[in-house]
Amino acid sequence: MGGSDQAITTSRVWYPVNLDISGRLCLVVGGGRVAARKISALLLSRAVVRVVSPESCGKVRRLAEEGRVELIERAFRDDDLTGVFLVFAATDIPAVQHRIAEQARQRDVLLNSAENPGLSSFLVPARVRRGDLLLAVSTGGASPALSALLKRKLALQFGPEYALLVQLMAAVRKTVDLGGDHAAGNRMLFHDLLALPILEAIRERDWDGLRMLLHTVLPTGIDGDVLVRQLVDRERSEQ
Ligand SMILES: C[C@@]1(CC(=O)O)c2cc3[nH]c(cc4nc(cc5[nH]c(cc(n2)[C@H]1CCC(=O)O)[C@@](C)(CC(=O)O)[C@@H]5CCC(=O)O)C(CC(=O)O)=C4CCC(=O)O)c(CCC(=O)O)c3CC(=O)O
Ligand SMILES: NC(=O)C1=CN([C@@H]2O[C@H](COP(=O)(O)OP(=O)(O)OC[C@H]3O[C@@H](n4cnc5c(N)ncnc54)[C@H](O)[C@@H]3O)[C@@H](O)[C@H]2O)C=CC1
Repeated sequence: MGGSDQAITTSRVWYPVNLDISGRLCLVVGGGRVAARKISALLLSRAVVRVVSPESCGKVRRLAEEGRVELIERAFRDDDLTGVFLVFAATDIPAVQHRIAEQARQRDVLLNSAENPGLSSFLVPARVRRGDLLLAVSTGGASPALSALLKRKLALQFGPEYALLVQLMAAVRKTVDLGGDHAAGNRMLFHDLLALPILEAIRERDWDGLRMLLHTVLPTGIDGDVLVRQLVDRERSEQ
């Protein structure tokens, strides 16, 4: 947390990515409150989670009892990094954090260091999820509290209707020919669709209104009624 580390992080230009970590081994070192938050997010993305920590909070112990994470109850050892895709250093001991960072660098394992963004090769943004829509906020480590505040604002602004909007757009996209000669026409179609008050119709559950809106822009050959029925079915199945 020293001043020089802060200066390093704010001068870095972080490159954002969405990682597929399903089935990948992710190591979390430490078993406290911060580790528990990182573990929950890893499990949501279906990672294989291994925790190394001599002591752990109730939440981490419960996840281990349920078989959702593997818990190794001892201090970190260098060879814990063998075969690891991502490592999260979430101990409260700076010397251990530095040791993990040094070993991760030697082995080219990507590292998130909870107490020192200067050591991290990646940071975890604050997230809002609406189905396949992911809104992520980062301050490059400058102010996690600000990221969390902006996330709460975004969550109010972008409600659950966006999950259905993304689903609808994806369904239209699946029915058109992508690429090649069609690219320009498709771009126009998607823009035309998004210019319509579709969100309002979804928010009000006005399915007839939505059908009519779709008919105004969808080319013949794409059945708007079928798309709306899929949307309603999915919404009902999720209730
Ligand atoms: C660099 C980074 C590394 C990383 O963890 O990836 C990091 C580092 C540190 N966090 C600290 C503190 C807090 N972090 C939170 C919360 C979150 N922290 C998250 C990410 C990040 N935190 C990365 C940069 C993100 C960015 O770029 O903006 C979020 C967004 C994502 C997540 O963890 O899932 C999650 C939002 C949860 C949500 O969605 O609501 C809270 C609030 C709370 O706990 O309620 C506090 C207390 C308030 C405060 O201090 O601001 C400290 C000081 C520790 C100390 O003082 O001892 C450090 C170390 C340092 O800065 O040196
Ligand atoms: N990145 C973030 O979002 C945040 C980071 N922090 C920082 O993250 C760190 C962890 O915070 P908390 O979870 O609240 O701490 P905590 O004290 O609850 O947990 C620390 C954990 O580290 C484990 N540990 C200690 N030595 C170890 C070793 N040699 N090998 C493996 N595990 C070891 C302990 O058993 C304990 O489970 C702190 O440095 C804190 O300042 C705090 C808040 C948010």
